[in-house]
Amino acid sequence: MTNIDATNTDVQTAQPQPTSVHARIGAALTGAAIPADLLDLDARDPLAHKREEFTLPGGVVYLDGNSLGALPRAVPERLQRVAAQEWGDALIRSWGAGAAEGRDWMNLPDRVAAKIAPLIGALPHEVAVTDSTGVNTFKVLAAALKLAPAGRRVILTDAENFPTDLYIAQGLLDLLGGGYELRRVNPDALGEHLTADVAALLLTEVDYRTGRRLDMAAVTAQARAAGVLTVWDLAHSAGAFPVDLRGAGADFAVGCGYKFLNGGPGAPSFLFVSERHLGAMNAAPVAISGWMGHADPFEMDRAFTPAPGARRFVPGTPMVLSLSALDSALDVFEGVDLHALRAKSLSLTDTFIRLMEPLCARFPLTLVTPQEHVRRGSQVSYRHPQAREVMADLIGGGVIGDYRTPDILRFGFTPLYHSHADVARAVAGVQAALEARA
Ligand SMILES: Cc1ncc(COP(=O)(O)O)c(C=O)c1O
Ligand SMILES: Nc1ccccc1C(=O)C[C@H](N)C(=O)O
Repeated sequence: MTNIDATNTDVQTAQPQPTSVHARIGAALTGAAIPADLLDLDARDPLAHKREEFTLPGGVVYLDGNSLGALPRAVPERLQRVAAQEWGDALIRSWGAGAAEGRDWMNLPDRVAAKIAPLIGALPHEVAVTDSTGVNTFKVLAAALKLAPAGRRVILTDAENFPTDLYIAQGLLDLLGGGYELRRVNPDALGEHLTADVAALLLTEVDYRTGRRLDMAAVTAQARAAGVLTVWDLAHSAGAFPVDLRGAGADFAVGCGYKFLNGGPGAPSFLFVSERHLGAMNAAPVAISGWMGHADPFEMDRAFTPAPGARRFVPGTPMVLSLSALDSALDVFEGVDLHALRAKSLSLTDTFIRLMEPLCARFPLTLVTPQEHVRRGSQVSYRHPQAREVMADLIGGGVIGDYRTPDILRFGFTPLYHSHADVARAVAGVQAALEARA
């Protein structure tokens, strides 16, 4: 139920009189008094049992599932089976063996896509799982530009978007040459920028630094009314709260497999293409068309015929090991009510913000995450002039969050494995870190 209970006593016994900053933080975590109202919230938490489905180290509160999700307990066994049996024993036969029972490697990307689809409000054939998020961003942006009328050659994006989104978009436009432009604007003032030369709008729903969430439905409607195709980066959304791409009328999306989907380091990314575009896209191959996205790869046809759905975006041989880990990790979401997930995420971040308030009064901490629920993802961030050093202290002491340039302390909350008691412990750790530094 909590991250650190059973195994953190060594910190206390070894350091009865904390002497270093790390030990002081560790002792604060272990000794934190958990307020009764938080214990009560945890006792009534409908997702509390999910914590048992993860392996987390003792002595830490892990607040970085928005960078690398924790390890689901079932994954190592699955990887062992894939390596020893499917690879070691069955060898090449595994590509096709067990197709009827859904165990063949060839269709593994599609089975994983079908598990991600309900988390993002998509149909299974609208989702593909392959490559990195950046590469998928390239492919869907290229598809969007191909669908847009010839006069529309601008990709509009958030000036402060995650760097890879900016780099990838610029790289694609450089390749296309004359007349194409990446226009970086403030996403809170989009209206004036949705002009007749804009082909696509590339936005990240939840900002990686501030945790600010955009109104996907409203922005998508605004873009559609202006004839602009939308490409949503769901890196910090998928698996953190329900996403409704179809409900919003989104055109394309991408997202990471290793953050809130817990697929492990380097897990394949997903992409979404609305089924209303699949027909129009049949006429031309996607930008990176490989044989695994062909309608019939082993026909070895010299001409490319796209697979019927989003599978056409899987260019090459499926990454079986990492796909298997992600496939197993996604089983954690079975039976999870995504609205309960969102409610718990908000309760955790609300609690964190409330418990941090006295520290904001005492130390140079400034909350940068919106307080308004509809504008918040599943993380809380503060500015601090020594954010880099403070986070290094925190990580050393067992509160694992992130430092982000230039001055951001970032704390990610994963409602599947965090409790409100974890929140109280984390704040006790932050308090110890700031007091030690002061
Ligand atoms: C918003 C966002 N987009 C894209 C990425 C990068 O994804 P990848 O490294 O899989 O290309 C990240 C994090 O790494 C991210 O936070
Ligand atoms: N893929 C990584 C590899 C190494 C270290 C961090 C990452 C992240 O994902 C960072 C994340 N995008 C972030 O918003 O901070």
